[in-house]
Amino acid sequence: MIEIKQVSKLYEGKEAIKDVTLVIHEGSIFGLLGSNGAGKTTLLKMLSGNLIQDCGEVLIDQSHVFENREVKNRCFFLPDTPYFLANYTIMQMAGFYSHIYSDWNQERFYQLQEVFPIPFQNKIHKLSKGMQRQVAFWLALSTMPEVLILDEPFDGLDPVMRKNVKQLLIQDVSERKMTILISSHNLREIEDLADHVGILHKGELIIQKDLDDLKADVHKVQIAFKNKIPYGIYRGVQVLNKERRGSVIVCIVKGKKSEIESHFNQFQPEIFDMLPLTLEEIFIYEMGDIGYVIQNNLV
Ligand SMILES: Nc1ncnc2c1ncn2[C@@H]1O[C@H](COP(=O)(O)OP(=O)(O)OP(=O)(O)O)[C@@H](O)[C@H]1O
Repeated sequence: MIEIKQVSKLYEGKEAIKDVTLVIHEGSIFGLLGSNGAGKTTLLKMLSGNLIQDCGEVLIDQSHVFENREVKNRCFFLPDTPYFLANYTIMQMAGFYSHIYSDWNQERFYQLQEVFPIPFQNKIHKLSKGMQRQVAFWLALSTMPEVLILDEPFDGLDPVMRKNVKQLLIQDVSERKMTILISSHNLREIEDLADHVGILHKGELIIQKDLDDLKADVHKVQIAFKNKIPYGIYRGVQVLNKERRGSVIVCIVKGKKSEIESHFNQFQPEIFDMLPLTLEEIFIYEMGDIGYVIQNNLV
């Protein structure tokens, strides 16, 4: 289990992470979302034991993470720019990791070549960006980590390879209860994978929720009336956004489905529909709710 307890981190006196508390259970896939500069990479670096927090505790299975070799042996951090030793081939890099990670699985390393069809003897720095990303996943999964920390992991992978990698990740979570913390701006990928999500904004964790609960909490409502829009239809419900498309009003409403339904139905609309939102839409509206507004004239 990952526990981040009241953690803060300052860079040059400025708080990049502010009093963040978060628990991620074993076998869970936690998607970390946030605007640029929100503090996601900083949080991942602290969790992987590469950066020390200024306040609070970062624990994996109740052990402090920073510079703890035993804990780091069970975790793998794949940064947004994968790091390899200069001039190394894939096989040499595998040899290096096999000495560092006690659970390194050579058999799996060979098996995974079916998914990542790149010759072992290739020098990694001569591979394309996407192929280097494949090698990073190949090596990461061969270390058999208990905790996998991924920062923008799908950058550069083609759609087929994305699907293959996602399948491998899900397989490791279901078969051996690997825990994943994944940060990405690609919300569709997070939506496919994560069971829990958190939104960081200006260093603060403003939301952390089960993804299904989050989706159950925000709804898109389409509503139209025969005559004039009745007075007070928005009173008593939390409307995050509304716009008119011809005679139809489309609004994003926060709250319980049944309560929203009964609220609008009392005005006897001619058309009333409630549609599910994508994670991307939820993110945009939740961020709008706290003042991170989309400039309509820019999109
Ligand atoms: N080494 C550093 N020295 C000083 N400030 C830093 C350093 N690293 C990050 N910061 C600052 O900390 C804040 C959080 O940065 P971080 O890289 O964690 O954000 P992020 O959420 O990963 O952003 P992005 O989505 O753009 O990658 C930013 O304001 C950034 O400028």
